[in-house]
Amino acid sequence: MVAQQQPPAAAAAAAAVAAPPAEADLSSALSLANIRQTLIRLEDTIIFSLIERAQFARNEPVYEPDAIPVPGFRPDGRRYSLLEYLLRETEQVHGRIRRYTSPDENAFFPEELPPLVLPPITYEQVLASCARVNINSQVLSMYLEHLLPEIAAPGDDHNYGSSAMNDVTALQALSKRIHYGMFVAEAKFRKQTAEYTELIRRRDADAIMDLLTDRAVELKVIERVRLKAATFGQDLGSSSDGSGAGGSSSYKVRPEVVAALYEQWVMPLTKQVEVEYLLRRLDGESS
Ligand SMILES: C=C(O[C@@H]1C=C(C(=O)O)C=C[C@H]1O)C(=O)O
Repeated sequence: MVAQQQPPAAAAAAAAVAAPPAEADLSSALSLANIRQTLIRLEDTIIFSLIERAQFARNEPVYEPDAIPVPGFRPDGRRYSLLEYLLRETEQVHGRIRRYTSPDENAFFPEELPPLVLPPITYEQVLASCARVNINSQVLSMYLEHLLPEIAAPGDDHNYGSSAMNDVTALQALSKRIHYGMFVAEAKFRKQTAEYTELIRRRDADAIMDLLTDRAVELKVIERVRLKAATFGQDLGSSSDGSGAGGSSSYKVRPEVVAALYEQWVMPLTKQVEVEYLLRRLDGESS
């Protein structure tokens, strides 16, 4: 990530590093309102990536080990699937240009990241390093088992490369959104430190989940992504004269599918990241 292109939270943190020696001011980086604005922006990226993937059929061979002769083998001796191969190779290239040194980026294969070719950027420690969470294995499983079947029609149109490229874009956007839960959790911890500290000491994950849940915000998210999917994904060529006027609307991705995906998967995984981050938040601190 280049300094001037950093996301708000990371940008504010980097700016804090460049700030004069006074106590780094992270207030904007950890403002819940600023973080929520980033989540809203990520909705656009996610929805457009799903619309792009929906152009192509399910293309099952993309996801089957050994189906396509890519270089690289799993521990069981089978070749990677095309998707796994492309995801790994993408992370190698992006890793070299320090993508995963940014606190808001989390690799699917962090143990495989290569040496940098660019000098690392020093970020102010916005998040507690002892509490970092990576649930990308769950993000990948959710995508393949629940999300992809809802947005890609059954069949094989042989657009394997395009399908895999769009899968990688969607997976990276979903991962970023879900792991932003760490910034949300840190902001909530700093806002209600005593309440969260007591629940963390009690290891009460359910009570932590209750305290961090804001159902009113969730309902706004669900309605907003439904509207965005209906707006971004409406097939204006669906009417007889191609004007999009009148006629029944058709969508590249059904809005209710996107709304359901957020409610059933994206937001629960985000909250799982929040809870797991908070449960580790006090690790290493004297009780
Ligand atoms: C992200 C937040 O935490 C929770 C998760 C939400 C989500 O995934 O969209 C929304 C509200 C909260 O239940 C938040 O409070 O904004």
